[in-house]
Amino acid sequence: MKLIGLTGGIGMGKSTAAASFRRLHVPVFDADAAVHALQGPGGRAVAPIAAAFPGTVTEGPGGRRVDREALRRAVLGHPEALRRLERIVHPLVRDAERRFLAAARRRGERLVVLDIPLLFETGGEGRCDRVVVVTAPAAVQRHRVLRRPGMTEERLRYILGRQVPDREKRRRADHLVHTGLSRHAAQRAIRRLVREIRGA
Ligand SMILES: CC(C)(COP(=O)(O)OP(=O)(O)OC[C@H]1O[C@@H](n2cnc3c(N)ncnc32)[C@H](O)[C@@H]1O)[C@@H](O)C(=O)NCCC(=O)NCCS
Ligand SMILES: Nc1ncnc2c1ncn2[C@@H]1O[C@H](COP(=O)(O)OP(=O)(O)OP(=O)(O)O)[C@@H](O)[C@H]1O
Repeated sequence: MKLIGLTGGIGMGKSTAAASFRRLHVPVFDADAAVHALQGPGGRAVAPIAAAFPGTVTEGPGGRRVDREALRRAVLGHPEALRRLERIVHPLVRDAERRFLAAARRRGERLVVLDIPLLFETGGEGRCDRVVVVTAPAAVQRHRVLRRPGMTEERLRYILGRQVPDREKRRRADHLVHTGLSRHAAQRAIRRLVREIRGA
């Protein structure tokens, strides 16, 4: 089974690219969704986060869950706190990924995608056969991200400062998908890539 790592900086178009792979019937492991599930009601990260960051867990309909806004406030601008959060969350995400891969192998899949925003930051590229980086001009990225509710210049600067820079991601990529042009061009590039890998 071949593994494609899909990554890119904030707002570069990862989720949109992941949707294109799914349309081509390639199963996608979504690391962000795994984090949400782990922090949601009944999630395995809830108890350790409650212990490490008091006041960031609330009682909800389905049980105790992480209040992500409170957690963001607790870690934003505090690198040591963010590292502590990552030490809790990342191993659990790896676990979820292993289960996804095992299930895909059992089904006899030939190709899967790992959609991981922090693929390079966590050394994940080593377990991928190919790495796809989604990219767009910095001005397009800024424009996309700043129109999201609750996003500020300061938050964006901070997040970008914690991510491997786009130009380095591009340098380390096996394939680039440009998302600053049109949706169609990006979708076509992904279709070509899947055909090539399936044929190989
Ligand atoms: C800090 C948290 C609670 C903030 O949640 P919130 O819903 O406000 O933001 P969201 O998760 O959508 O992140 C916004 C952007 O920040 C970036 N980002 C998130 N965590 C990190 C990180 N540890 N390092 C660098 N960038 C990050 C993401 O690329 C994303 O584009 C949340 O991001 C979190 O739990 N992060 C720790 C887990 C992690 O490392 N996730 C990254 C994806 S695996
Ligand atoms: N190929 C494309 N052409 C035009 N617009 C695009 C393209 N891909 C993505 N976009 C737009 O860019 C924005 C960000 O896309 P998306 O949510 O896929 O990014 P992301 O990398 O998953 O973001 P994050 O890192 O914050 O999770 C969205 O508004 C989306 O509609």
